[in-house]
Amino acid sequence: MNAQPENTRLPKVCIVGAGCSGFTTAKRLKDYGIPFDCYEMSDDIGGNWYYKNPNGASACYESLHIDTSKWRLAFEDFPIPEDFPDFPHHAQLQQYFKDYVAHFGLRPHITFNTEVTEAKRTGDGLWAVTLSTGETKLYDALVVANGHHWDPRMPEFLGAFEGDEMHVHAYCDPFDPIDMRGKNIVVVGMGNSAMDVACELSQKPIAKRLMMAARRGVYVIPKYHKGEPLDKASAPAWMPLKLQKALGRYAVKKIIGDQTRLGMPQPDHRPLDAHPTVSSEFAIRLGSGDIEIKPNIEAKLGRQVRFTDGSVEDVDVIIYATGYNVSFPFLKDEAVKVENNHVSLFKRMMRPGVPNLFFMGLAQALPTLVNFAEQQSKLVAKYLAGKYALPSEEEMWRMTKADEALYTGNFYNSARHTMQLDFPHYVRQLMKEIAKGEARAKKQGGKLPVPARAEEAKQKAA
Ligand SMILES: NC(=O)C1=CN([C@@H]2O[C@H](COP(=O)(O)OP(=O)(O)OC[C@H]3O[C@@H](n4cnc5c(N)ncnc54)[C@H](OP(=O)(O)O)[C@@H]3O)[C@@H](O)[C@H]2O)C=CC1
Repeated sequence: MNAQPENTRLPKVCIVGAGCSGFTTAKRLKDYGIPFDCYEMSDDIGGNWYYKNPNGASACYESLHIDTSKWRLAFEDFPIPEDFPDFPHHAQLQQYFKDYVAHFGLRPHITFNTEVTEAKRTGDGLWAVTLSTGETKLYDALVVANGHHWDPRMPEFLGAFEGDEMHVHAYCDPFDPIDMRGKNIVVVGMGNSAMDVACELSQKPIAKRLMMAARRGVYVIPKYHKGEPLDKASAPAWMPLKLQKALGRYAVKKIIGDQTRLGMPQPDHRPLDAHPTVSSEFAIRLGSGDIEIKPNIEAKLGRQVRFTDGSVEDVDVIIYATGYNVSFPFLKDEAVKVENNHVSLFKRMMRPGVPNLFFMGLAQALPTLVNFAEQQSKLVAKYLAGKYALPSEEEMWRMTKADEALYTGNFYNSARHTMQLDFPHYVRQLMKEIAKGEARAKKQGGKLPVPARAEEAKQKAA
């Protein structure tokens, strides 16, 4: 679709954040001629994928390669460079993002070095958005795209530690922010951050000892199978999710075999009942004796750590790869509360009863988040342009609960499993919902669900 000229009859939108969820939404709004401003607290786009992002929110480390293959993360309307490797480095992804933003002329719409410090609804339902410049601006709709891998979740263990402690969010490389050479290191967690960092630091020239504290075993899935990226072999989206998972479980078990031989505790769940941990290197490091698996930390004892099996080890550094909190520090709205790292949202975007607020990329979409909001934004743009009408509030809640049960129901209880979803299945359902909503909108004569009032209100106030 070619970008339409801005249509001032359409609502004016504020987008918070210019990471991949923010700028793909921006592109979609531009296609529909929907006026918008995008605010980014950093000096450039890219969010999490901008290494050493001066906004302090990126969790990127120097050696980070995405664990989703390039075929699965490519934008629908902007091809990924053919010469990219299967699993691009963060710098390549960031370049791909910059090329996308340049190609679609989005940069002039983004105000850099400007943080949204507060967003609240006015008495008449507009959004009053306050910026770090001190200015407050009125918008008809708000798009929250601030990401959810930036606010480190720190576990609490008994006792005190006298060595170095850090969340993996601060990790850059084996020498920054801490020189890890010759150190006894404990990495807490069994997710993808823990795998990448433990494999890197466990190499003989770096750590003296590398222990991973696992409160449960996980299935570590390799990136490749039979010479091809494993994620290329996904089930078709039309297949019922239950059947997809059953086949996936069988495949995972067959491909990875018995990891307990290498020292991994037997997982207390089935394959695919946890957010997938992906690493081809882990089995080598574990099998080579470079990584030792411990149970969880029980207590910190000065320069030692006691684990739940009673073993006590000398430790210099603890790295917490324990995940992230979902938070929107700027959003002041009674209707949206994060409880247990979770917010229920229609199609993981809208709070029923709040017609002009959208959360983009607020999901653990499998296999990736990179091109997820590009799909979600199809509903948002059509809705704001009056071409899609929502179902009733009651129906929105019913669908939301059904989706949550479908997508997260099989995942074990953990703060990291509150918003899992299967990307291809979700998109197929989303397109069906958009088609239904288009029919509803036609019946309603294309009435704008979010009228353009902000500009007029601004002029009145001036
Ligand atoms: N290469 C890549 O593309 C990478 C992608 N990522 C992605 O970034 C996101 C965040 O990943 P990550 O940073 O690994 O975080 P996750 O939330 O995925 O994993 C956190 C890990 O810490 C464990 N944990 C949490 N609290 C405690 C505790 N109190 N004691 C012991 N263990 C605890 C969790 O265990 P439990 O399961 O029991 O809750 C889990 O193993 C994911 O979507 C991931 O896929 C991350 C790194 C690299």
